[in-house]
Amino acid sequence: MRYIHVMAAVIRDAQNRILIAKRPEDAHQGGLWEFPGGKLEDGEERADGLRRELQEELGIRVTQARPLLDIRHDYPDKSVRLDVWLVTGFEGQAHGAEGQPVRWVSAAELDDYDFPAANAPIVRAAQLPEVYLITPDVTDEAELFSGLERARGMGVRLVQLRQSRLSAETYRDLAQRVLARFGDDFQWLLKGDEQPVLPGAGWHLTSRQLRQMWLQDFGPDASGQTGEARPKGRLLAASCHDAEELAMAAEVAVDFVTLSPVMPTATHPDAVPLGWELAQELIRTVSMPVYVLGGVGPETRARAFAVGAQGVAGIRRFWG
Ligand SMILES: Nc1nc2c([nH]c(=O)n2[C@@H]2O[C@H](COP(=O)(O)OP(=O)(O)OP(=O)(O)O)[C@@H](O)[C@H]2O)c(=O)[nH]1
Ligand SMILES: [Mg+2]
Repeated sequence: MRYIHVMAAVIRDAQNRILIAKRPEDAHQGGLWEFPGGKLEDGEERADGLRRELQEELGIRVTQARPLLDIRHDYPDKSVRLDVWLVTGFEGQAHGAEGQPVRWVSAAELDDYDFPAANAPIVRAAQLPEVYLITPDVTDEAELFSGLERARGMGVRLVQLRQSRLSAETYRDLAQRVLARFGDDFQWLLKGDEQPVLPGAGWHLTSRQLRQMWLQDFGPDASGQTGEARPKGRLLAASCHDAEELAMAAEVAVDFVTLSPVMPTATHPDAVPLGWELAQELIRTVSMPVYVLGGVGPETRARAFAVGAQGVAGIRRFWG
């Protein structure tokens, strides 16, 4: 399959707004909103292609950009590789230089616009931060609360409430108190055997739960119908460790995954680390945001971006 290599940009301004543009009615996927960009030319460097397209379409000069998400999508009539970069620095006033309507919107407002089918993971990547904090096991609640306050102060926005030593019931009660206090400060992912009922809370599946969900929906005995409708606006994530689990996560269409362990970690000393090279190869095969996990820290961010990750996830090294 020949994929048309397209450079596209999630452009973020100082107020964290994102620029979207409307595709001309007569274009491929016409009339839908898009992230500005266009086809890479033969022999052109990716960053150069991105800069050229944004100059042509918006009249801006890119000064700061990095890869965000690299996805492949098969439309009935063509296949595209959307090589999406996050642009956080540019000069000039962005405008529809080709007459197309453009609009600055908040990350949450992206949900209200119609994009081509290939764009769902791009919208997710635009909405997700660079750091995914997983809470360490703590012995008392005060420690958990003060840690979360520190995390909030450091700009953390996405948190998985993990407390591996609690019974399901104790965990649920704790989650309720934590969300009552910090519900608006973070996007929350909860653990457990069922979709959490707490308003707004997402669900982070273990790789075993992911496999079960996949078997139900796509396995040999699957009914052919996909599982219960996904509650809107709630994140679904999964822990993955290899190509097979990543493929299942893609089919189940989770919002994002963690991939681990990338480097050796103290918490899982027996697990064989993937290493950066294999992590990159694995990330390349999937079209969704991936957080690398295991032996990485906030300072490893640039490395994570370079291998195509959404960002870094972790416990201790992220816990102020
Ligand atoms: N730019 C852009 N293209 C997208 C997005 N999503 C998506 O499926 N595409 C597809 O990727 C291809 C991008 O081509 P384009 O029409 O922007 O290309 P271009 O700017 O070079 O235009 P041209 O071919 O008219 O010169 C189209 O088939 C389009 O449908 C998106 O968010 N942004
Ligand atoms: Mg274009």
